[in-house]
Amino acid sequence: MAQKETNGSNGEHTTSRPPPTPSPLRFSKFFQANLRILVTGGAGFIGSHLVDKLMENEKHEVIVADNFFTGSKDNLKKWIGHPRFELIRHDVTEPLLVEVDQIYHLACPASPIFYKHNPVKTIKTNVIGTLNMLGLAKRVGARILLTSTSEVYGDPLEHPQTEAYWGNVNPIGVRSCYDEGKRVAETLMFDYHRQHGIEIRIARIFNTYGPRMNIDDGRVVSNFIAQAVRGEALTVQKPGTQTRSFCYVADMVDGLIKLMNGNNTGPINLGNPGEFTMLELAENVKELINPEVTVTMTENTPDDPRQRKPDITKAKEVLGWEPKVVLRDGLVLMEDDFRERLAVPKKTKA
Ligand SMILES: NC(=O)c1ccc[n+]([C@@H]2O[C@H](COP(=O)([O-])OP(=O)(O)OC[C@H]3O[C@@H](n4cnc5c(N)ncnc54)[C@H](O)[C@@H]3O)[C@@H](O)[C@H]2O)c1
Ligand SMILES: O=C(O)[C@H]1O[C@H](OP(=O)(O)OP(=O)(O)OC[C@H]2O[C@@H](n3ccc(=O)[nH]c3=O)[C@H](O)[C@@H]2O)[C@H](O)[C@@H](O)[C@@H]1O
Repeated sequence: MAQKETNGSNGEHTTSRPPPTPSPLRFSKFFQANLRILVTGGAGFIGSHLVDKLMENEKHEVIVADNFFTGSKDNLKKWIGHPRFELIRHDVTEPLLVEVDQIYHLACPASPIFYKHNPVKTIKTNVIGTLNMLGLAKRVGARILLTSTSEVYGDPLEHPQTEAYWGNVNPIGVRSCYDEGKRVAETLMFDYHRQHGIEIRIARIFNTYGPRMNIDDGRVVSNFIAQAVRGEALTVQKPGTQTRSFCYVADMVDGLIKLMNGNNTGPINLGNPGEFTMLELAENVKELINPEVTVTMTENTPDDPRQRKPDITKAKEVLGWEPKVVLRDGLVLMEDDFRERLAVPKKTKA
């Protein structure tokens, strides 16, 4: 059997073994040509938008596995009962037996306040959960995509970050359960790829925002919008000069689907390179949503990255992908959803 070897240490791999054989059912003349897709963490913010997009294709059958730690059935209510959709309450730290062709592996709390809440569970989710999903991919011959994170770059010493940068991560800090957990998850993905020929895809997602984020999620965009809608002060954590680059969720979902269906293993940065300080973000939210609110400085948490901006050259070249929605447009789209859920209508001008 032909065995292609891989190159260096930053991805761009070809498989060293042929992938496992898919189910014999695929070769049966009675087999329906539908693509069965598992989305772990599909009841969460990005996951539920991904499910919406996948369900638009009538050839897709979508299974969501979620333990509802940060996600909710509400995010999927329009699909419950649909013949091509199935929702399973399942914790990915336990093995899962389903027959699927593709796995989008998103399950993991993403907001720092949630992932720090039970750090041991967070690292188990990243390590054991990813092992379980890789074991499943191996058994059924499915392609698997991991939603990794820009946090693998830690507090980056290179700016903007390319995929070739190995990062600057504190291995014993309060964020490590997430950062290091995702780094191990990436390692597991590549080891299964090299050792067992599993088809893998790794997305390194940079701060993504949009409708359906939990109102009290703790992440900066959802915090500021909820605060502006409620008429509360916007809480900028010190020093306020730290930067992030914010990607609208619809752009992110397009990137994830392109990555899954393309030929490159990744890792690939997916994010919007538009970079803002937290003070600039607060000013934008104030101006667009509620000019009457004040901005207040609050204490920050340890190891908060000082700057973050994706270099998306690779995503453009390999996937033909780049984000379309600019921050100010995305914030307004999100405002409508938050106003509805908080039951605070927009004031009409007299
Ligand atoms: N949103 C971002 O800015 C961002 C950035 C980088 C990476 N990511 C990654 O994208 C993925 C989705 O993030 P999100 O923003 O939608 O977060 P989210 O918290 O809204 O969604 C995570 C989902 O995973 C589920 N989950 C958590 N632990 C689980 C477990 N042990 N078993 C089964 N389900 C479990 C949650 O209930 C939730 O539905 C995560 O893997 C996250 O690390 C997100
Ligand atoms: O994109 C990523 O890779 C990661 O980004 C986020 O982590 P983080 O950037 O720390 O996100 P936030 O909690 O939204 O914080 C962003 C910045 O806003 C600040 N912040 C947060 C909340 C707030 O009310 N005010 C405020 O100024 C924080 O100090 C931080 O500097 C996500 O929550 C992670 O899941 C994700 O993996």
